[in-house]
Amino acid sequence: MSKPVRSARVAGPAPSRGPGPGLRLPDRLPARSRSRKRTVMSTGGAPFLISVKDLTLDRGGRRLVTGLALRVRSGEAFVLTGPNGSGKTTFLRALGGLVNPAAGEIERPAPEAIAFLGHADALKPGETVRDALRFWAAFQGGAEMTVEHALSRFAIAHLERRACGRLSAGQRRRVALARIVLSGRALWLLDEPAAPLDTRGRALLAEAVERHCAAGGAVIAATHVDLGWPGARTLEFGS
Ligand SMILES: Nc1ncnc2c1ncn2[C@@H]1O[C@H](COP(=O)(O)OP(=O)(O)OP(=O)(O)O)[C@@H](O)[C@H]1O
Repeated sequence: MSKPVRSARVAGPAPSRGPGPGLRLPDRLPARSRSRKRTVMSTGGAPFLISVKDLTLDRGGRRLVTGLALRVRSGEAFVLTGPNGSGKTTFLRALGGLVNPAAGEIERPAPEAIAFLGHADALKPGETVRDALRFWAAFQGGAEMTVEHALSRFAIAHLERRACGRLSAGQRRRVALARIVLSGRALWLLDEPAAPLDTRGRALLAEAVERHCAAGGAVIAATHVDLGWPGARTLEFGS
C-alpha cells in the first residue's frame, strides 16, 4: 500500500510570467483568504493561481494525503505522478472543489476560472463533435476562441460532423481537450489527459499547455504517461 504523500518534489524552472489577454484570471483572492490574512500572492513573480496548505485527504476510509503544501503560479504546469490508487484523482478533485479535505486549506480561484477534465470525456454519444463543443462553449461561457479554432488545435476539424459515439477513444479525448482549450479558463485540472492519445495527440496537448502557460494560465495534470511538458514541475504520490 502506498504511503500518504507529504510534500511536493519539485523539478524544473519556476516561470514568472504574468497573466496574458484572453484568460479569465482571478483579480484577487477570495474574501475568506483575505480575512485570514493568508499570503498566497508572490512578491516578485507571477501570482499564485492555487495554493494548498496542510492538506489532509481521506477516501474510502484511507488517508491519502497529509500535511501537503503546494502553490501553483500563473504560467506553471504541474504533473502529478504515482501508482494506481495513490490519490492523484482525489487530489485533483479536491483542487477543483469536488472533494472536501479532511483538514487544511485550499485557496482556489472562482469556479468560472477552473476547467476540469476527468477520466470521462463528458460527451453525449448522439451529439456531433461541433454541437458538443458549441454546448460547452455556451455552458462554460466567455470563450474568445471559436469552436473551429479549438478543433484545429487538436487536428480534429474533419470530425466536426461526426457523432461523438462514433469516435475512437483518442479522438474523443482530443474533443474533450478542445473543450478545455475553448473554455478560456485560467486553471486547467486534467486527469489522465493523454492516456488514449497517440504521439501526435500528445504533442498537440503539449503545445496547448505551453501556449496556455505562456498566456498566464496554469495546468495541473495527473498522468501515468510521460507528458513531455518542458519545464513542468512534479508532485509524486505514494512514494
Ligand atoms: N468512490 C470511491 N469510494 C471510496 N473509495 C474510493 C473511491 N474512489 C477512489 N477511492 C479510493 O481512493 C483511493 C485513491 O483513489 P484515486 O482515484 O484518487 O487514486 P489515483 O492515484 O488517481 O489512481 P489511478 O492512478 O488508478 O487513477 C484509492 O485507494 C481508492 O480505492
